[in-house]
Amino acid sequence: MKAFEANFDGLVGPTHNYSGLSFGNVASQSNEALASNPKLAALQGLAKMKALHDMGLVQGVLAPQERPDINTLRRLGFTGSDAEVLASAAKDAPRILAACCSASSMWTANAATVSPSADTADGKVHFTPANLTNKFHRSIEHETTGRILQATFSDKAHFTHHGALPSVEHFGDEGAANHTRFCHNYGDTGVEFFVYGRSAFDNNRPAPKRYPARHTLEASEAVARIHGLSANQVVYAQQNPEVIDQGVFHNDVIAVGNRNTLFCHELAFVDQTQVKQELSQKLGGQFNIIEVPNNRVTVQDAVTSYLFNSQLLSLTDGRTLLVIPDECRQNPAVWQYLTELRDGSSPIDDLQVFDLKQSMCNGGGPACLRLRVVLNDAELQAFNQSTRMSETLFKSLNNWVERHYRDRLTEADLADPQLLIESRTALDELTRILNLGSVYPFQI
Ligand SMILES: NCCC[C@H](NC(=O)CCC(=O)O)C(=O)O
Repeated sequence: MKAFEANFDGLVGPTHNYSGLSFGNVASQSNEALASNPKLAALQGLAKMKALHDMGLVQGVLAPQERPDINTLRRLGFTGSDAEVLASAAKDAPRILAACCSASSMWTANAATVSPSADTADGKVHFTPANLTNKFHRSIEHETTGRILQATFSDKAHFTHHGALPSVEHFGDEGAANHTRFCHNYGDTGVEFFVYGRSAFDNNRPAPKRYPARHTLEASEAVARIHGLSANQVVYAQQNPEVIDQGVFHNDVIAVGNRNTLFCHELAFVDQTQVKQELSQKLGGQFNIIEVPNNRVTVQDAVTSYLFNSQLLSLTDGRTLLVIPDECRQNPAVWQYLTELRDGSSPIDDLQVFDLKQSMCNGGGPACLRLRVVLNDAELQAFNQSTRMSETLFKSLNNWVERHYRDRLTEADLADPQLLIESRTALDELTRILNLGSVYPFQI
């Protein structure tokens, strides 16, 4: 059956800020305390979504989360009115308050793992929200993420939603940022490629020494079981621990794939030769690998430019486009390599640069901002059409951002009770624009 790859981008929430919350994510750590611009961040994200829509691709929007997360602060013992909760958290535990204010759900590559209906035993699209246990500020996303996904893909005849894996490090799951699906045509049964950072139950496996491996093999295996994937359609690979220690905190910082093409750094995986062979053998037919040598682009350049956090897109005219952040153009080694790829005989025909600096300063590039959902014709009709990007939705979301968002936010502003009111007012209106029903704790 004919199918399409839809990209569901996370709308940046009104509390987007730089709190240095992600140990092992170089950009997050180095931009701590920078003043953020939530309005600009949201508009930059919307501009990318609209550009992909204008190219004829299916583009969706996933709503952000309620922040500050007052419920979590209450679970941690802060009491009184909402304003009192914020004031006491700001005084006694400012880092916890910052974690409860992060707009990190914008990086929807970490929202869930999605398996298309062509791959699953019951022929439905399966969703498992990622538990994101390694970072406290992200571990509080998955319940609301699950509700937003259910409100976006609500038709039970087509979509199956699972709960997140147990929230412990053994099953640390970072979702689609560590998951790539290969196929020839989107409607074919594909090969699902799960990349993990370490094994939780086998201490003999290599593991990084400096920075955490957020995602475990056992989490990937559980998701493959839950989604009903067959063993001959799944490939597991371990991320090279040495690159995790250089700031490659998710696989999508060092590799990206689409259809029958893998674009990756030569140091991305443990036993890379074997990984490539297994992928190629399980996919069958032609498999293209663009493997970037370290002497052309170092791991450090890959981390600062986010070359691999790009979107590899099949356009309607059959050409392949690489969507990259502006940081790639500013890095001479990366830009030289990319222009050679474009101008040579590689599968990449064109490059498109986006200014996503607000997200990039927290370590989120074009690929972090999107969750890929392969949908066939019937599923395309069945998802919540109010979340599908269009001329009208683009205008109404831009207008909504202009009315509700601040253009400057620092850590000191997070305790402002007015910010909570602004955020809830905005999100309440958003659930009507996107026809989501009640998905936020303050609405339930
Ligand atoms: N896929 C990209 C995810 C980026 C995200 N950054 C953050 O959460 C930074 C937030 C801060 O530092 O304020 C992360 O590391 O999980």
